[in-house]
Amino acid sequence: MTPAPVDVLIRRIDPAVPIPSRAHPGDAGVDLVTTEAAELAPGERAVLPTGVSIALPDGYAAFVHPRSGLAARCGVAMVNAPGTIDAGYRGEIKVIVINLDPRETVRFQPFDRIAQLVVQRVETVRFHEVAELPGSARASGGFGSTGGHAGTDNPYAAVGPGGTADRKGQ
Ligand SMILES: O=c1ccn([C@H]2C[C@H](O)[C@@H](COP(=O)(O)OP(=O)(O)OP(=O)(O)O)O2)c(=O)[nH]1
Ligand SMILES: [Mg+2]
Repeated sequence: MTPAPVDVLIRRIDPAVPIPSRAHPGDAGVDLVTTEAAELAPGERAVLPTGVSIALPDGYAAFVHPRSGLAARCGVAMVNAPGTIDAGYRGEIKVIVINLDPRETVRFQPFDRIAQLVVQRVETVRFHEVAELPGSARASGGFGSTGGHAGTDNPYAAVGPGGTADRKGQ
């Protein structure tokens, strides 16, 4: 059964901006547009206005994610991906884009779709300080401790805490 939609209030700062809507049932995000034209040289970034502000219910946040098509076709990324929109934020949603293409300038026209907004429930936490944390299988292993990542000579190499490579599973 499809869960009931969450009601989110939206204010259009620019009345020409479409109300964000899902392209397909089941899509996680709704696209956001830029209301300003922009031209980004390779390596350049810009903070683009989207023409909308929202009021999320308590217990929710919205996350501004990049659009994969823009990334694949033009090398456009978001500097702070995903951008976090707090439930209490009433300002205009902005998107911090960067042109990661090494050669081509990217041009945005007003109302080009530049990012997507995903609304999610978020937990409120209380932190309880302890001297020792409970044990776990992973313990402190991180940053490639399971090995097999790209860019290493040996795909089974794992970098240990001392910076030395050791072999997983041997
Ligand atoms: O991509 C983004 C990220 C954030 N925001 C807005 C909504 C968010 O609620 C607010 C603050 O964002 P964040 O907490 O990430 O930034 P900060 O640098 O920690 O600012 P602050 O000190 O205001 O929390 O800025 C955007 O419009 N776009
Ligand atoms: Mg903050």
